Amino acid sequence: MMASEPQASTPAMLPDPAVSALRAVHRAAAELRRGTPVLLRSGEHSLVMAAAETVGARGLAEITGLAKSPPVLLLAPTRAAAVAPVPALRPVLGAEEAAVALRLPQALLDPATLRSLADPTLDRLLPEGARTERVPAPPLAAAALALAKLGRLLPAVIAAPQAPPRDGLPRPDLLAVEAADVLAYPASAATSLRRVAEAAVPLEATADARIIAFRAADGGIEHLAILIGQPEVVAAEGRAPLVRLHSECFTGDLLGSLRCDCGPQLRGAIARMATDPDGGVLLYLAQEGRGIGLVNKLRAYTLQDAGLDTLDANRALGWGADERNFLVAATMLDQLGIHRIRLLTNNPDKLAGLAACGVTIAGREAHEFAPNGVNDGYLATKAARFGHLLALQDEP
Ligand SMILES: Nc1nc2c(ncn2[C@@H]2O[C@H](COP(=O)(O)OP(=O)(O)OP(=O)(O)O)[C@@H](O)[C@H]2O)c(=O)[nH]1
Ligand SMILES: [Zn+2]
Repeated sequence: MMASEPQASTPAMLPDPAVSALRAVHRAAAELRRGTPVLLRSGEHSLVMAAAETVGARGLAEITGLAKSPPVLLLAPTRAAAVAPVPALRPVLGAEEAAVALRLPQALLDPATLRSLADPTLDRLLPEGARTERVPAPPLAAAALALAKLGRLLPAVIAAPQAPPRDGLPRPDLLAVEAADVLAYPASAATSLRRVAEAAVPLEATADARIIAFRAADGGIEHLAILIGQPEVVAAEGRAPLVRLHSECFTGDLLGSLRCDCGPQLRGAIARMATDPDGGVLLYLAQEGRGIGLVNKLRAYTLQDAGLDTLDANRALGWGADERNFLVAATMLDQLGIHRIRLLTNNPDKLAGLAACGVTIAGREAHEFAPNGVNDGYLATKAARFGHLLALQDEP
């Protein structure tokens, strides 16, 4: 059967300023990945910042040269608690905030030390007797960490308020980005997703399969919908097709890693849809590692090998337990004309997250595979701490 015509990419449907804002944030995140400082702005405030994980000596010198006061290290509170524990009986500065600021002695302001303060898998590199002091976080600290996370970098940033421009000196050649645009980015990028390509891709489990690629206006990585049969027609006829939200897992999907259950879940979902008379849609979402990215997932694995579970490992890195954005999946379903679904999942957050984005959940089908001897603890944590509805798991 001929696939229907792919629709043209239509980011122009967003107003120009919204597209420009998305692209500015995407470029700023790319600068941080390269170790280049950027300027974060909001009204009268501007913060010169770089990611602790990537900044080099030149970037640090650039920040110091533009700073009004000595740069501070901004960390997620969970990571700050490990780096600079708050002594008992002392008021906790910034404990309720999204970012904690640490002042470092000048001798510790070097790229290797910043990396080891940012990354709990490098703790061994901390210099003997290193001392850090908690100080009030500067304005825009939360947006600074959010920008690092958008770059899939550790939420650890070296930053300082920018000094007022001095007469006669050239303005710094730094990319500037609005803090509000950074905070709005996940939702704006998700709602800007548009279909860009479509092809029939016969699969082992069924020849009747198509892939539709969706791209956001920022030019970032694409998300994919794998359609088995004609689920759009099923939806148009008033029935609720099977849908699976599958977050990309390089290790499990491609390599058959035993640490998780992603490989069996991916192939199992396609096999299940192939046997359903109404087919189904598998959304293959570029949200590796529950949204923290492959590099951070590998770090989380290192921490898990040292005794943390999958949830605490994310938090020790400064990330949330699950950083996925359900608006991505909801927008894709909307563009496919599918608004009522039967969801293949054990994860109650996926049901609630999609419902909050306007998708009607007509039913849930369990999607559980037996532990393999390696992922037993991982699955037990999903049941005990994420509330997953797993029948094959004994309560620990
Ligand atoms: N951060 C982190 N991510 C992991 C870990 N193990 C697997 N993942 C990621 O978790 C995601 C898998 O989640 P999903 O298959 O969508 O499933 P789920 O949230 O467990 O819910 P179900 O729908 O019930 O399967 C993939 O992106 C994996 O890369 C881990 O230890 N740490
Ligand atoms: Zn996996």
